[in-house]
Amino acid sequence: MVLLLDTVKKTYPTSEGPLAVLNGVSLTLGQGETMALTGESGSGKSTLLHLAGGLDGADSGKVVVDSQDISALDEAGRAKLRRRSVGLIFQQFNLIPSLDVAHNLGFHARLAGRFDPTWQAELVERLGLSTLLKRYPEQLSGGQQQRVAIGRTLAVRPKLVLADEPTGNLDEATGDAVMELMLSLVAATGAALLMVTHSPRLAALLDRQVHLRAGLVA
Ligand SMILES: Nc1ncnc2c1ncn2[C@@H]1O[C@H](COP(=O)(O)OP(=O)(O)OP(=O)(O)O)[C@@H](O)[C@H]1O
Repeated sequence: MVLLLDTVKKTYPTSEGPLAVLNGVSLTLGQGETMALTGESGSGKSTLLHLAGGLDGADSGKVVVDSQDISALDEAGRAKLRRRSVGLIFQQFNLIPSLDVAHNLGFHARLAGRFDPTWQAELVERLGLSTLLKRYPEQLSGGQQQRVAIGRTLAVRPKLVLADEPTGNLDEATGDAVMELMLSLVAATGAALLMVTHSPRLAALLDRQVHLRAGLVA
């Protein structure tokens, strides 16, 4: 099991009082499995993704990633787990502006002690980035930036990839091409993928679909 959420609850304090966002969410994701997470705006999709990635802690319930119980880890332990086992892909790409494409691609793998030049070269090839390696993020289109971000994430060979609307800032044709590349590379590494999307069409490309409503998944 790569990801397990068991009766996870999360409430935010707000000026109008506590806001219960997740009311006991349970789900599991095995190696190589892909799951789409849909739900209305504000239903808690990003919150769930943050908890699954150890970026935030649950109020109660259990979150297990790559066989490690996140709630039992301190911040240093969570950071280590995130570096090695979890890859995050966001709508906004989040590349490092001062680094060229080649260095952006290898950045997380180097931090995790996982840099593998052969795998990096294969990623460059499969993502069609070979002529762009010396460019900086501001010199790239959105689709090119997201291909770099996907390569940077998969260079680490994470067990779990969490993607929050990864094609949300791209036009449909570019987004479809990026999605196809992401799914084929995720499959090549055997990672599990949990992807937030508003699009039923994109959700249908994944193995399983869950919908978040009233703080619960169905
Ligand atoms: N740090 C926070 N403090 C207080 N409330 C928060 C915080 N983060 C999120 N919320 C609230 O929790 C609810 C769920 O937010 P979340 O971002 O998880 O939803 P979402 O389903 O990802 O939404 P969207 O599709 O619009 O991105 C929203 O009502 C939001 O306003």
